[in-house]
Amino acid sequence: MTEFFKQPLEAKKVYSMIPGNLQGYGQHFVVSENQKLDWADLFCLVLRPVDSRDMKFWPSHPPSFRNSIDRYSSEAAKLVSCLLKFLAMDMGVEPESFLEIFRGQPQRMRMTYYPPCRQADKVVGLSPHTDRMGLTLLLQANDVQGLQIRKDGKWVAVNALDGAFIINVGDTLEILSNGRYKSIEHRAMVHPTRDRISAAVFHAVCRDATVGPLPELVKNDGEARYKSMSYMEFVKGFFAAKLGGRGHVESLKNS
Ligand SMILES: O=C(O)CCC(=O)C(=O)O
Ligand SMILES: [Fe+2]
Repeated sequence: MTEFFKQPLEAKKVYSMIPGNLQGYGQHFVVSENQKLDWADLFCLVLRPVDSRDMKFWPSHPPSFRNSIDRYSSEAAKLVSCLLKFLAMDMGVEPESFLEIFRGQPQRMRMTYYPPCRQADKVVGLSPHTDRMGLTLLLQANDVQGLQIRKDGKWVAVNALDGAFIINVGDTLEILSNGRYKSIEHRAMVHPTRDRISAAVFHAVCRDATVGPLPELVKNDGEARYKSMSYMEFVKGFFAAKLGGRGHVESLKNS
């Protein structure tokens, strides 16, 4: 990953994002020529289901890249199904049927390279957002900190432990859990003299799933705190809303 980003721009541009496809090398949510861009380069890949991989975006350099990402993907998927099982037990729902919602373990990866910026306080590495999917495994690839979460309206720095994953709850999981778990708003800041690299692996529900509070939980809680919709409708709403922060998940709450 680090070696990929270190290459000259021309080598990376071979894998440039194509409009309408969120895979490849490029930048986050470029919606207008006048927009202030995040101080980061992204590289995104669809990893699972395995047959949905588009190998034209998978770099052939460094030579170990494809194999490393493939192994990383299957280990991440194993870890996440374990975590989902624990979450099901914690919520008191049937683990098997909960895992069924994540059938095939749809998985995407976003690698982010944040170059240093001498006026680091004037830029944002990755703008405030929540992760749209279920669970995110986030790894900070070097020892430069930069992740912040919004807690009680204030930005709090997260000091990642070396080599440990940060697990983020995304919008989908907040909704499925009927609000038991909260999708955390977060952003990334940049360092004045050092570069930073992170890798996020996002885990989504399967394409035919319903995004809505689990029926068992609605029964228990006596109310559905969020609207229910098909996963496709949910994704469309996310991109149409362009709300940023917790905007989209808040808009899906039942008042
Ligand atoms: O770089 C980070 O620490 C955050 C990355 C992130 O939030 C994301 O890729 O969604
Ligand atoms: Fe994120």
